[in-house]
Amino acid sequence: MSFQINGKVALVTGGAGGIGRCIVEALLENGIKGVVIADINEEQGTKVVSELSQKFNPTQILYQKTDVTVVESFEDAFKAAIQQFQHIDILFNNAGIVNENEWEKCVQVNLIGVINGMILATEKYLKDQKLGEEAVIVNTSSIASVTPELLIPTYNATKSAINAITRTYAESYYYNSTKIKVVAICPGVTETSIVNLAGVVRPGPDDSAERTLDGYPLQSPKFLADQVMKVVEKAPTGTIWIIEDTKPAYQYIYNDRKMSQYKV
Ligand SMILES: NC(=O)C1=CN([C@@H]2O[C@H](COP(=O)(O)OP(=O)(O)OC[C@H]3O[C@@H](n4cnc5c(N)ncnc54)[C@H](O)[C@@H]3O)[C@@H](O)[C@H]2O)C=CC1
Ligand SMILES: CCCCCC(=O)/C=C/C=C\C=C\C=C\[C@@H](O)[C@@H](O)CCCC(=O)O
Repeated sequence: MSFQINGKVALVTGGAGGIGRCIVEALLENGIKGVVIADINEEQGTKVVSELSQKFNPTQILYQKTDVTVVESFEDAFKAAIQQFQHIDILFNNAGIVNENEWEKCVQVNLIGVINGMILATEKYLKDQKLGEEAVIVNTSSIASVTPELLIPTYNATKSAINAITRTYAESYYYNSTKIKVVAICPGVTETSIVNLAGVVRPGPDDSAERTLDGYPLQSPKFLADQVMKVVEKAPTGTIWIIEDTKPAYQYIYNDRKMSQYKV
């Protein structure tokens, strides 16, 4: 069954940044009724609303200053969505940072922020305040969740954990009562401010690790967001989608552990 974006309401965390902003714009192009940009950066959030208001109906776009690490602040974003647009159907748990030198902050934003969103959505807001039969959660993971990148171990760990939480909440035990489809996207390196790595990676034990992202294919956040719309509409619950190198999204398949051959 395909999910219809048209006429629905979405909340995008980190919606003022590179990927989040492009997701907001793609949603508006796909007929979303209303979208809440839930981002900690007020200056950028206000600017994005003003820019998108040149192209789309301003009444469809709301900025709500939000810190995803603070559950009350995150909940206020859901409340703002209901107050302005009457229902809430899609959550993009997208806010994330790279910061290996303040790694606790990386865990706070990338993991605790996503857990806050999952609990608020599955226990209350998307569960009870959706318009149609089904709601959708899209968690922004990374290719680093399945291929560990050197010098960003904590980031890799938070993104692997996002895949785990996605697969858990997709289980029929949850779905049967929530009717929320839960999926994750794993972008490859995408042209946003996050790939400016100065000062946020660990030094590493020596200089043999690649020190630049030059070897990685770079894709635009607009291309990524257009692929994400297809994932929202078509992907089955519990699936994980890699989107890299400006190629169509493809599903990452986890092995069944019982198929493993090697013994100690
Ligand atoms: N750009 C890339 O190459 C890739 C990015 N990602 C993931 O995509 C997501 C979006 O990142 P980008 O757009 O690339 O970065 P970005 O830095 O352009 O945008 C991130 C946004 O999150 C917001 N934010 C940060 N902390 C927050 C908090 N506590 N509460 C609410 N908002 C907060 C920022 O203000 C910013 O607007 C992240 O989860 C990132 O890990 C995943 C794979 C590749
Ligand atoms: C290569 C990462 C793919 C995952 C994309 C993602 O989610 C976000 C990436 C943001 C930064 C990733 C950086 C990884 C870098 C290391 O592998 C390292 O080699 C780069 C070191 C750069 C430096 O020392 O300045």
